[in-house]
Amino acid sequence: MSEPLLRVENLKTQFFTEAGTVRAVDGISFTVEKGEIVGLVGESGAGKSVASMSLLRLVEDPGEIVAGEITYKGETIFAVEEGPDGELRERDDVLSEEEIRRQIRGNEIAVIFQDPMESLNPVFTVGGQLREFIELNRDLSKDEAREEAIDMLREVGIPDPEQRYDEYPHEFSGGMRQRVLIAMALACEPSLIIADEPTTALDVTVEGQIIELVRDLQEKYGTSFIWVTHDMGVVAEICDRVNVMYLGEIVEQAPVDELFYDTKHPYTQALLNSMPRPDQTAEELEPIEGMMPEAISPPAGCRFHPRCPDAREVCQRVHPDARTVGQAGDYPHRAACVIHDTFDVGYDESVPLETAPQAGTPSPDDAGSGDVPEIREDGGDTHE
Ligand SMILES: Nc1ncnc2c1ncn2[C@@H]1O[C@H](COP(=O)(O)OP(=O)(O)OP(=O)(O)O)[C@@H](O)[C@H]1O
Ligand code: NI
Repeated sequence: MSEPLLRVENLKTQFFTEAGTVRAVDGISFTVEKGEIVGLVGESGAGKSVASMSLLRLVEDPGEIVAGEITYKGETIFAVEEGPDGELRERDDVLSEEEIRRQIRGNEIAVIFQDPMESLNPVFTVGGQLREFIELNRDLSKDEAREEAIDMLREVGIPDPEQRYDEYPHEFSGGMRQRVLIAMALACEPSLIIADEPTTALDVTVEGQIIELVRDLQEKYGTSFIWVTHDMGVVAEICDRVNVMYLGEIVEQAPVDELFYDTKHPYTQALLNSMPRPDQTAEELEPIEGMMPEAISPPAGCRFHPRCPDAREVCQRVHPDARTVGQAGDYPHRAACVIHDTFDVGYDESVPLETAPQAGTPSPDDAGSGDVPEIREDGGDTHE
């Protein structure tokens, strides 16, 4: 395969707070090909937004990208190397702040956030803001930019764009405002749009409409997307390939159908089980046990083990990096779980941990560490 549009390798972003170092993004690797919609999915606090912002080098204080490499169209957005004194330093080919601002942000990689009101100024008309943005970024006259702005509003499905051009953001519904942001993101014809939970605040019907719009636009313009969401339903609707994040790591990575039908990580499975489905009643939903711990003190071993129904003693000790556990067309299916044979760390022989106590059975306070449960060799436990 040729070089992907975006390549992220072993990216680490940390926040240096008084309480300690928050390992918000802790060594993630993924690619985005031209014209693809790639999902970043996981619960709140997984590191999805920090990862997204890192791609544009927009990490806020006290955060910093501390390791890894980000390349976009052959340009280096971030990279470090070891200097002569053994210290890590920025590599020479890294784009300057000025270059990132002028060439990359908005023009090449645009962002759409969850809350359009944060991106739209309430005191200016919607059309005026879009026009000004186009004027500034595309070297068009005021009149040309106005025409273009109206065209863009029409393109994203705003009815009567000439009239709505002169309205203020508060006169638009949430869905319509999100359409305006999509128009703004598309205005500079970027190759990549990062959409951070753009439909989360919308009701399901409007969400569906926005997703349909994005799919149409994506087909028409061939724009690539990174789609950030906690919702597996949205992932199923829109993504080509998916990265499942847990506590700063990508625990599973696969094309979308493969991820759904041949799930390789218990966390992904838990996310899928907790997803409402039309054939289920509310009682049949299985919310994921427990809460995701703080990224400041992640559990030892596999970070998901305290909540994992398949956890065994070995999971407390071995921290699995994602490995190839299958193949889906051109792409490897990667998972970070020692349940798979490639890890060969003695999962099968290891003692199961009681992480999810059954109703009715008394739950020991310190499940799994005090009383050593009996070893059960249930050979059929291959998890496929
Ligand atoms: N400015 C900051 N200072 C300190 N810690 C931060 C800061 N921003 C984010 N974090 C921490 O980084 C981790 C990842 O946060 P992030 O916002 O990327 O999660 P997320 O997956 O986008 O969650 P959500 O679905 O809630 O948006 C969290 O533990 C968060 O508390
Ligand atoms: Ni977020």
